[in-house]
Amino acid sequence: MSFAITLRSVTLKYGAEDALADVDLELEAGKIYGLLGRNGAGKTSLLSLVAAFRRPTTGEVLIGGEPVWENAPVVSRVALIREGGDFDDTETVKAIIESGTIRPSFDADYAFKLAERFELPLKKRVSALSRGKRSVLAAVCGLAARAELTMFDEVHLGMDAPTRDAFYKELLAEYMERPHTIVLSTHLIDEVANYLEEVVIVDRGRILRHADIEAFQGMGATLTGPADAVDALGLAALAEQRLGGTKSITVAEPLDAATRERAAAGGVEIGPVGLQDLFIHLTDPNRNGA
Ligand SMILES: Nc1ncnc2c1ncn2[C@@H]1O[C@H](COP(=O)(O)OP(=O)(O)OP(=O)(O)O)[C@@H](O)[C@H]1O
Repeated sequence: MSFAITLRSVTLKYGAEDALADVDLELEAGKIYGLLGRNGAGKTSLLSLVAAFRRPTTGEVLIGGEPVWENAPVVSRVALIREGGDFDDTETVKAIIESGTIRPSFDADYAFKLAERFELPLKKRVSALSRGKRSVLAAVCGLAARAELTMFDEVHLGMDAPTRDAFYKELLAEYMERPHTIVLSTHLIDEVANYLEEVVIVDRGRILRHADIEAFQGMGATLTGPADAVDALGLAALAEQRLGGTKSITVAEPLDAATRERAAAGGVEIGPVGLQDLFIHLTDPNRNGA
């Protein structure tokens, strides 16, 4: 079966509050998705519904066209890895990895190989792990789950930059070998942008944007060159940086041909917009029409 994700008119309430309100979303199987949103936007709530950790208040959550709630054959092939990993803290790393085999697709050999690569101390109890190593253990269990749909919810929090880099590369290698559906919920946007095919932005319980990464990058640009020439273009900058006589600005609008020509004539180079700058702009609560 396909592990496409469908949400139809989904609302999730916690008491009187809507964590998600009337959400419609279609994610095709076999792609790598980035799920972005500000704190409290509803990312964890959305992933919890897809993994059937929670039931929607109203609406439907489907995987491969089948309702996911109380659907063990589907849920057994879905992995949601949350920050901290939801482990029993009294267990050792080795015991946690071995307990992964409850899941039929879990590859313990691969998990132990990853544990060695990421220098996880097998004999230590989870309670004695540093925050970063605990995140690594969660990531290792997520990779080795060999699920058809794998969702990482801020799992990289606590990992240092080289470890995050190694994790992303391992995730990509695993995806290339065994294409499946991957959702990465993250605040480290620019860091993962190169790995994503599509991006979903959740904002205040709604889907604000869903598009492929090129479409996002085409929504703006970065212009770098002599400060006078950049200023002369008269563009509204979301962000700017200055180093000596050189200025770099980020804009959240596609550039027309005339602007591109003027930029080139003034020695201004045009590059893709940073996803993080665009995200900050799109989710700015003061922005009209956001
Ligand atoms: N168990 C809960 N009980 C009550 N309200 C909750 C619960 N879990 C989440 N919420 C509320 O639902 C909304 C969405 O929260 P959610 O955790 O899904 O956001 P998030 O995008 O994952 O945030 P973050 O980036 O801060 O982790 C927030 O307003 C949050 O306070």
